[in-house]
Amino acid sequence: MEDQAQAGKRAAAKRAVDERIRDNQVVGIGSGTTIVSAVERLVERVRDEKLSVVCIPTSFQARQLILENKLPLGTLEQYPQLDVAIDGADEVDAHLNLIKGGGGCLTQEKIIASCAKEFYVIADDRKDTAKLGTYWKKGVPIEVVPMAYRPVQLKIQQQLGGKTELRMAHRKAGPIVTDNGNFIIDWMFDGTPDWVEADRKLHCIPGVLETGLFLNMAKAAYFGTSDGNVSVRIPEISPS
Ligand SMILES: O=C[C@H](O)[C@H](O)[C@H](O)COP(=O)(O)O
Repeated sequence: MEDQAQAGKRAAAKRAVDERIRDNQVVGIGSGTTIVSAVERLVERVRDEKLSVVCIPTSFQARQLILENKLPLGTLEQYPQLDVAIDGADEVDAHLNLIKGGGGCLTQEKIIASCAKEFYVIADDRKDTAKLGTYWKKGVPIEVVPMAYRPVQLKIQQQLGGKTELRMAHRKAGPIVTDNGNFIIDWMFDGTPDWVEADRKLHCIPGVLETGLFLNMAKAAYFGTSDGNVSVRIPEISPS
């Protein structure tokens, strides 16, 4: 029997691909497990509707997925402006702020999302929370230049509080290494930070390449439930 979360991911992915991808578009393909279902659906539409698309990957995994499924592959050099990007997330709050990077991919994902006219998130409904950190307990992933990881950890703790951990690899000695040759620090924040301010402070620390906070980027989020229903949310207006 299909895992419940998997059924939710699949339903969200199908609806987003059906509603948001159109003929002759340049499409950003995210990373992780949920995007696999989106690519499967895109393959069906390309086959059945003769849809013509070019896919721009956000990671090594996404590139492999595009190639294995024989979808047209492009680069940002060829297509610096994308029509649409679709990606998963580790958690989504009421304003559609996201934590991403649980699978070690975040910098290329953020670049691709920032180059797309429309960015959509797909997730199973467990990830739909009022406040970041409710469901996702592994902190905010931050990609850092390897030689700076220790001072960056100290500065995050001094300036933003909480705890940090250098993410270690499984089946490889030492830390994980990203697609860009960097390390990942996971920041276990205290309470509910002002995310815009926290992200600004993190970016000001030399050695920080990018954060897994995707703020004010998503145009809508698709949440799938285990019984195949999908709810679509647009961002709530933040209180001023
Ligand atoms: O690093 C990984 C990416 O940011 C993923 O999009 C995110 O972790 C969600 O992954 P999944 O779809 O596997 O839950």
